[in-house]
Amino acid sequence: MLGDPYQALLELNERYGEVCKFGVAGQHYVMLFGAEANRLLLDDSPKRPRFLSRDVLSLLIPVVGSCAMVVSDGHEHRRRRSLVQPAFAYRRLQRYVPTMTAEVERMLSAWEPGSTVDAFAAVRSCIRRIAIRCLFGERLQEHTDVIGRELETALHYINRSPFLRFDHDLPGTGYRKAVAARKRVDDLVRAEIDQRRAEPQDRGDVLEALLTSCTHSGERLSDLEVRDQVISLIASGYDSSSSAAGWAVYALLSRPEVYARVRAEVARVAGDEPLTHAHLEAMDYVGWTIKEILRLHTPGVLTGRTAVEDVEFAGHTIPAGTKVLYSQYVTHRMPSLFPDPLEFRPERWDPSAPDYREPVPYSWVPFGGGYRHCIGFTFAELELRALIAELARRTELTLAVDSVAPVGVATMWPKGGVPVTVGSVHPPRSRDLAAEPA
Ligand code: HEM
Repeated sequence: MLGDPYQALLELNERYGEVCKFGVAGQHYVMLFGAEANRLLLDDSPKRPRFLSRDVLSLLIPVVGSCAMVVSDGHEHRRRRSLVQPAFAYRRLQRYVPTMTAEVERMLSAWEPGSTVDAFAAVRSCIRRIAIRCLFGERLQEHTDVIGRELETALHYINRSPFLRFDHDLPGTGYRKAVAARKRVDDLVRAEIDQRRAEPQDRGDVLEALLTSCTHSGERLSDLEVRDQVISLIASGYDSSSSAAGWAVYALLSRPEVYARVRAEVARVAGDEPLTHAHLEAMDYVGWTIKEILRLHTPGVLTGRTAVEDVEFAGHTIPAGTKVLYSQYVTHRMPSLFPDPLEFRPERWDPSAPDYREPVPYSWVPFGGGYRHCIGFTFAELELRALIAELARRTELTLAVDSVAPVGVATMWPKGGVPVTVGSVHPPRSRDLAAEPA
């Protein structure tokens, strides 16, 4: 598990089937594999859950904060989720497309022909800027790089194997550095919240939506809760999405036949017009390509819950109190669910293809499922569509390495980045970049 966690997970499934138990460093886990296992853990009742999240996901707290939705359970989770949900309303998300494309254009304008750039590092900072601008509006932009640097320190800590962590606040530890980095972001966000409370006005961003959100019974998020939601949204919003974006560049450049179809579709749908939400929605093949990227390069490798009561599964009793894990990585590679699972074939998602098979429920779970499914999935998909479309129509790139391996347990990153050689970057003909705010 410590050496190659991905292979170890596949081998556990191959050797033990749907259920196995293992222990590492004094921790015991039950691992469940397959679509039915995912259904068991994800298709839970929000009012009377059989599985809780906080205990297993508490390793995220140094970054997301203890009030974040992802580490909340029960009534607190329901309340926080219903107060955050309006910030992700479909119509609101459409407004973010110009910010997304402007940031991709900004990234591309720095790529010199003939140079080699790490596309993963570049998309990571681009996606971080998108997340911060869409969440906070323009005012915190000057702090974008500071926020990014600090969160990056904290994210690197939590992306260590849980078995190699040492969560004690002692001098020189990674834990202390992560907590201190998070504290510096807290201070910036708290100052912004104070300022907004003092001068309320509709700025149209996610922070404003969180500050004004109110349930039917008049409940609101406290300032502490707003702060933790905002920081966890930035962290989730860019860590998983940028991992997917890095893999997207790799997947397209290593599969010329797929990339050629992507480029043809982007040219047909959008030509050289500024990308709109309608263009992005109309790109079916790009959408299937993203599904395939999220299947084979799913940013989340495994997720867990703690059973709150005895649960039966596949002839076994899982006792209350057990930490139970499921793996998106393994499910997405099961031949029974995805024929020729290691083949990257966007066409498998085309409902009009002759060999199309309706996906088995809970077989494709990059965004989780059930009442805790990813609240940012539409945002993430739009962002990936915008990135792929701009890369496809503006750049000539080649991979500078033969292959890229994965690394990381909380999020699967491309190890060593995605080095690409820049052939050319065409400036947008129909858009005046100078008009974009810095
Ligand atoms: C490709 C990109 C993304 C992937 C693969 C992804 C994946 C996931 C997964 C698997 C979960 C469920 C975790 C669980 O069941 O315990 C989740 C939850 C969550 N995600 Fe994402 N995510 C992505 C992008 C985003 C973005 C862009 C945002 C926000 C801007 C976001 C915010 C959240 C939040 C707040 C939760 C917690 C939901 C809850 O507990 O009710 N994610 N995400």
